[in-house]
Amino acid sequence: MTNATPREQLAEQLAEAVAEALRQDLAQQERALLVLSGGSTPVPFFQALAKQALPWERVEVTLADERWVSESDEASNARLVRRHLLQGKAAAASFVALTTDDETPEQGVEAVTRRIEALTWPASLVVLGMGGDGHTASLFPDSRELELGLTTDAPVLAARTPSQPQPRITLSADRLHQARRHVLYITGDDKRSVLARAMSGDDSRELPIRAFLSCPLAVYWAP
Ligand SMILES: O=C1O[C@H](COP(=O)(O)O)[C@@H](O)[C@H](O)[C@H]1O
Repeated sequence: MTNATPREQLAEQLAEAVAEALRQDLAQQERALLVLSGGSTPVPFFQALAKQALPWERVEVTLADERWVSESDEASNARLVRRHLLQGKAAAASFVALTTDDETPEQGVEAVTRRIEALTWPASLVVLGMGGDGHTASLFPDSRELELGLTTDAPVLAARTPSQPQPRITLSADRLHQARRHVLYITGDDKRSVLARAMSGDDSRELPIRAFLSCPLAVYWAP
């Protein structure tokens, strides 16, 4: 890749690694599940992954978490996936969103749980992101459901977080742990410092990313 920025190179490397993991699993099984995070970081990765040669019609894609907003909302992680990943040949993948028409995630969680349970577990790979507060998926340090999210064996839960404008829905730590491979995809010096802090302690209630450090977690970072 000529003249590519470090972030573009990182996105390309991650796309190749994710595609390789899916190919390996698809050589052994009919369908494979990929769990992705949203936010602002993954756009170049989604675009690079969309160009990978894969039997996309055998790939299932879902999200680690979602804001409880409609898919037309700028904040929707599903919107991000549809716009930047499910394009060209990758549009043949089956995408399972984490929202319903219900007013609240508490009302929608049962239906979303059924959809999630119908996917091909264990997932081939989970790509986690991380916020500056150490949250990952929608497991936020200030979430009233953090303890539940870290301990329940239910696959999905609704989460209310004072620091966030919208209610959330998230896969539980237990369900995310069940994937065969785990990646943390982050950029910038601030997030590298948060990760370093997470690695020097063990309280997941302070920095929820800690719950995944021993998955093991392959870290993809660029400045
Ligand atoms: O709220 C969220 O934030 C994290 C990190 O997002 P970023 O914008 O800092 O890249 C993301 O992993 C998560 O899926 C998303 O809902």
